[in-house]
Amino acid sequence: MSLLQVEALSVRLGGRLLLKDIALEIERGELFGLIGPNGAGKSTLVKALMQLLPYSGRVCLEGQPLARMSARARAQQLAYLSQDDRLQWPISVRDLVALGRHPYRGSWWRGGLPGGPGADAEADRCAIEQALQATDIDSLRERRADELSGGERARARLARVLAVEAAVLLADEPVAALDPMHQLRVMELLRARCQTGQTVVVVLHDLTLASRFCDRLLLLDQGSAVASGAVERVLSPEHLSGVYGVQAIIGEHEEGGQVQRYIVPWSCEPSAACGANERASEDQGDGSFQRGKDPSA
Ligand SMILES: Nc1ncnc2c1ncn2[C@@H]1O[C@H](COP(=O)(O)OP(=O)(O)OP(=O)(O)O)[C@@H](O)[C@H]1O
Repeated sequence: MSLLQVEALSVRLGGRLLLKDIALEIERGELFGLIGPNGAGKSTLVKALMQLLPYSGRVCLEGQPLARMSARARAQQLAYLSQDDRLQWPISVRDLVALGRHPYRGSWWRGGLPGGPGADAEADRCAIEQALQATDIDSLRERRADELSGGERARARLARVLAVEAAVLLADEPVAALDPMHQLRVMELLRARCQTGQTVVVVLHDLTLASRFCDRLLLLDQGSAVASGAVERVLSPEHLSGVYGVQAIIGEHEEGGQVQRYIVPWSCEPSAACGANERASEDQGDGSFQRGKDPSA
């Protein structure tokens, strides 16, 4: 049985149908990417999976409808990194990350604060320290989280979500504010988490990162699933031009015996990509993309 099952999921808000009849099965240990243009419905889907929006259809975790789970059980099973990076309080980075352990504590009004009854202080400490290290913000732990740069804050918010150590991590654009090195580190981190049995659903706009790191993809457009499954099939030239409205240079890079694709959105104009890259070697015939050769080959 798949870990996460989504059946006939639709979301209607403000009189608009934002998601239409989405079906999805995500396996344990999978790094599953949600892609699509602005307004396609990616965040809406993640929020519906998190039970933060009303929806019709079913969302099950190991066969159990999430809607019937207690909020605490859900908070232990699913960790959510939202797109909204506003911070409500001027708390330290370390305290922000520690909030990720909240689902394991007793009610705070019953003494369930860090170290209080019901808390496993050692498990909390380990999870918090690991998350601080993994996101490269250990040196920022005493800083006020609301005074960090955009990328530092993004990593601190991700650390809070990692500290939950939930079975499923849903991350809405976790790398959008990050520099290239930290983008790669975060994707490698998510990949490593999957290898230890966690399941990650990640919203991405960077198609090369999606292609390189995700096991499978779902491409959304205007609330509908356009394609899902193998990365190569979903990120086809037809989808890039038809859904994103771009021409892209698609290249291949070989490393350690593995061929990986890179996708560089190049132009919004149907003909401008032709000749844009002198290394382009293969015209697909429909004028929609060119295949670039690895510059390092
Ligand atoms: N609460 C709401 N009420 C009405 N419409 C909404 C609401 N929230 C989102 N929408 C609309 O739903 C559509 C999908 O929004 P969503 O945030 O899911 O897109 P997205 O794919 O995550 O886009 P982006 O890449 O820009 O983050 C958009 O047209 C948006 O305006």
